[in-house]
Amino acid sequence: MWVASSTASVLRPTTVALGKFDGVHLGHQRVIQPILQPAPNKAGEMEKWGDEANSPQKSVTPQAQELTYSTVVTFRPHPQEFFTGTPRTWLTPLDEKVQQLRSLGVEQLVLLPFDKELSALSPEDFVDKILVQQLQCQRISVGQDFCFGKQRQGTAKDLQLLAANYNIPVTIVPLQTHTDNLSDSGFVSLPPISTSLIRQCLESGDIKSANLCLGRPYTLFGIVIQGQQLGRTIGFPTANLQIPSDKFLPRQGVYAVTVSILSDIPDATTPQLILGVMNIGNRPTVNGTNSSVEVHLFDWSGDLYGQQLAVQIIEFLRPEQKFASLEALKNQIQQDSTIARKILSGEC
Ligand SMILES: Cc1cc2nc3c(=O)[nH]c(=O)nc-3n(C[C@H](O)[C@H](O)[C@H](O)COP(=O)(O)O)c2cc1C
Ligand SMILES: Nc1ncnc2c1ncn2[C@@H]1O[C@H](COP(=O)(O)OP(=O)(O)O)[C@@H](O)[C@H]1O
Repeated sequence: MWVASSTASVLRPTTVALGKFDGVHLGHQRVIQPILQPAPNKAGEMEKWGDEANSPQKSVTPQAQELTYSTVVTFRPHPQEFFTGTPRTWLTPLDEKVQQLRSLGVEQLVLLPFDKELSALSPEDFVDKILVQQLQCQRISVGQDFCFGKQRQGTAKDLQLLAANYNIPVTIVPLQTHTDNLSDSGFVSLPPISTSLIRQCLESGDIKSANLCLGRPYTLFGIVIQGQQLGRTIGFPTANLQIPSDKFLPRQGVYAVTVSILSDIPDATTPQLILGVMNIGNRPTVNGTNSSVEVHLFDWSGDLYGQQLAVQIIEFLRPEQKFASLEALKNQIQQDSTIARKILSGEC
């Protein structure tokens, strides 16, 4: 997939899905669906992303006039970050977003630099200057709640009307609601799927709902670094993960997880899933000072330092606690592991 961080390096013409797409959740996937084309991948040569210095445009010109690049258009920085000046965390930081979009079959991601100039464009100018002139857009898809242009004045309907002046059809995708039997009391309907709903679910430890909305388990990626080397002394070695600082972390506490060791696995191979338990927290029992993310893998031994792990979060087990002794902590981790094994093997 080709990633363009300025309109100068965009591959055109395009069919465009517009939005922020943080999480690439089931609702986002519905918005992206209409721009995907059944045609074979024109962009086979540009698998590696980001190297705009070696623009691939010359070598991958669409073969026929009607061929377009399926393109997700989003903003960098996040508009909220631009206006508040406060860095934000993401459900899917850029490299995860690229990976998710690529797996959906999207050919190009355009990161429109969100600056004073772009934020001041009227809806009319956004359509004319960005979508028509710069992206040579042939078709557009947006979610029903999409807003654009100066002070978010333009609605999805406005986009449809403005784009019609250029004969560009706009699909407005209704907000998706996830209805499922999430509680013992029967069927519960959740509000429409959204990035903020998923963040709330993760913040409260409601991993099942977050994962249902995402259409996949919420996953943390990180490199294994050294900890205090105490884990091995209580029979529970834990791989401590260095997580990118812009990744949104769920509630502190203990979780049932499945883990893949990503390093050294050829791209096309599906990595083996190893069951385990994870703790996110400050480790008050050992007077920890900083927040850490650590996983213990069941029935596994070896050296993980420097390896990249993907940790899929399956269920919240309990909040972190301060124990009176390492022995008490060890007993609790034993119980956590028994419950996690049952959950992960589908026994409960
Ligand atoms: C499943 C699990 C549950 C944990 N629960 C707690 C806890 O409730 N309180 C706590 O202080 N530390 C908890 N920890 C973190 C341990 O304190 C930590 O793994 C141990 O001190 C070893 O750290 P090290 O990897 O730096 O050697 C937990 C770790 C795991 C794997
Ligand atoms: N089953 C396992 N789960 C997690 N890490 C393991 C396991 N077996 C061996 N290890 C290794 O042990 C290290 C964790 O041991 P630990 O004593 O907790 O040290 P640290 O404090 O440096 O994390 C991991 O980084 C990994 O290299």
